[in-house]
Amino acid sequence: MISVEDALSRVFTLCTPLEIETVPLIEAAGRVLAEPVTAQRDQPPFAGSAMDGYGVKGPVAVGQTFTVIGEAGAGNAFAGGVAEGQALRIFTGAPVPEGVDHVVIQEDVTREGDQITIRPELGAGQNIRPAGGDFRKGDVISAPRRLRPVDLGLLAAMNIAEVPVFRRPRVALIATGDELIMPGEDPRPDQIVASSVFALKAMVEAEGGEARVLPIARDSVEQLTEVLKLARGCDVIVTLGGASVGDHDLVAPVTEALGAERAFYKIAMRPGKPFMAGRLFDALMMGLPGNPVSALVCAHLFLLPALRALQGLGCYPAATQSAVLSEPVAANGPRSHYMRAVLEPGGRIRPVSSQDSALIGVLAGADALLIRPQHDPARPEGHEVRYLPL
Ligand SMILES: Nc1nc2c(c(=O)[nH]1)N[C@H]1C(S)=C(S)[C@@H](COP(=O)(O)OP(=O)(O)OC[C@H]3O[C@@H](n4cnc5c(N)ncnc54)[C@H](O)[C@@H]3O)O[C@H]1N2
Ligand code: MOO
Repeated sequence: MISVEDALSRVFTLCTPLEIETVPLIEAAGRVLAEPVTAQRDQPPFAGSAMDGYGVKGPVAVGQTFTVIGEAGAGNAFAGGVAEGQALRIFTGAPVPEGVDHVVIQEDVTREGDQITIRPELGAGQNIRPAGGDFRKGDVISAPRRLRPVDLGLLAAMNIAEVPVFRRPRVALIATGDELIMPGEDPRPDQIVASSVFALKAMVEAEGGEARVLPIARDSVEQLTEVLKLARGCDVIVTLGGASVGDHDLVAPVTEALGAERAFYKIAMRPGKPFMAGRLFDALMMGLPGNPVSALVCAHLFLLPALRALQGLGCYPAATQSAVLSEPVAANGPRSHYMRAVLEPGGRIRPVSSQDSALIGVLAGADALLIRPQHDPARPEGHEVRYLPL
C-alpha cells in the first residue's frame, strides 16, 4: 500500500492540461482562464459624477450662487464647458465636462429657476470619479484562474467578449454491480440503489467537468468490457465498485485486458483502500471502491485535484483547514483516516460515532473529513487537527 501523498503525485503524473478553446464570455462561468487577457479600455473611461447634483468649478462656499446652463446624464455627455459662476445639472455616471472639478449633491443646494445657492449643509466630497480609477487599458488578468461571477463582470467591463479557457474534462462515470438499480425503479430485496454516481456527477460538474453517466455494468467480463468501451474519447474514466479482491470484483482484470496501465492499487487510507488509478484508452482511469463513502472520499482526494490539474490549475492536494478537537480521539493505525466529522462553534471539530464506509447518510450529515495521519497517536480534546471541508 502506498500513502495518499504518493498516490496523488502518481495521479498527477497522469494529468496533462487539456487544450485551450475560446468561449463567449456569457458561457465562461466556472471555466479556467488559460491565457492572460488585457483590458481594452480604461474604467471609468472618463472622469464622471459619483452623485446626482450640480457640477461647478470649486472651491465652493456656503451661500455662493451659480447659473445652471445645461444638463449631463449617464450616456448623455454635455457638449460644452462650464465657466466660473456656472453650474451643470449632472446625474450619477455622467461625464464631467471641462471646467467642472466639483459636484455638489442636490441636497446641498436650493434651486430657484436657473439659479442654485449652496446650503449650509455643504459636504466635503468632490464627488468625481477619476478616469481609469478602477483599471487601465492594458491591465492584465493573469492565468490560470477559475472564473468567478465577479471575474466575468470585470472581463465584461474590460470589453472582452470571449476568453481562452481550458477545455472541460469529459468524465465517464460507470457504476458496476449486479445489485444496483437506478433511483425510482422497484428494487428486489437483495438490490440497492446506485447512489454514489449521482454525487460524483454533481462533484465533477461543480469542478468544471462534463460528466457522462454510462449504463450500470453488471458483474460480467463481457458487460463491463462493453460499458468501458463506451467511455472511449473521455479524458477521465471512473468506475465505481468491483475494485476489491472478491470473485466478482472485475475492474482490475477487465481494464488490464483492455490495455490499461495501472499506476498503483491500494492506498494506506481509510476509507478508500482499494482505490486504483492508471491509464486506459489514453484517459486517466480511476477505480473507486464501491462503498459510497469510500468512493466519495477518494473523489475528494484524487478525482477533484486531477480535474483541476487537467484544467490547468496545477497539481495541488485538496485544500485543508485546521480546527481543535472537541473530544479526545484514539490512536490511529497504519492507514490515514478521513473521519466523518462535524464542525462546531469556536473552531472545534467532532468526529461522528459511526465511521462505517457504507453509510452515505452519515457522510451527508457531516461537514468535514477530519484527517488522522498514519500512526497518529491518541490526541486529547483541544489538540489542533487538519480537516477537509465538505
Ligand atoms: N477480503 C477483503 N474484502 C474486502 C476488502 C479487502 O481488503 N479484503 N476491502 C474492503 C473495502 S475497504 C472496501 S472499500 C470494499 C470495496 O469493494 P469494491 O470496490 O469491490 O466494491 P463492491 O464490492 O462492488 O461494493 C461494496 C459495497 O458498495 C455498494 N456499492 C457498489 N457500488 C455502489 C454504488 N454505485 N452506489 C451505492 N452503493 C454501491 C455495494 O453494493 C457493496 O455493498 O471491499 C471490502 N472488501
Ligand atoms: O477502504 Mo474501505 O473504503 O475502508 O471501506
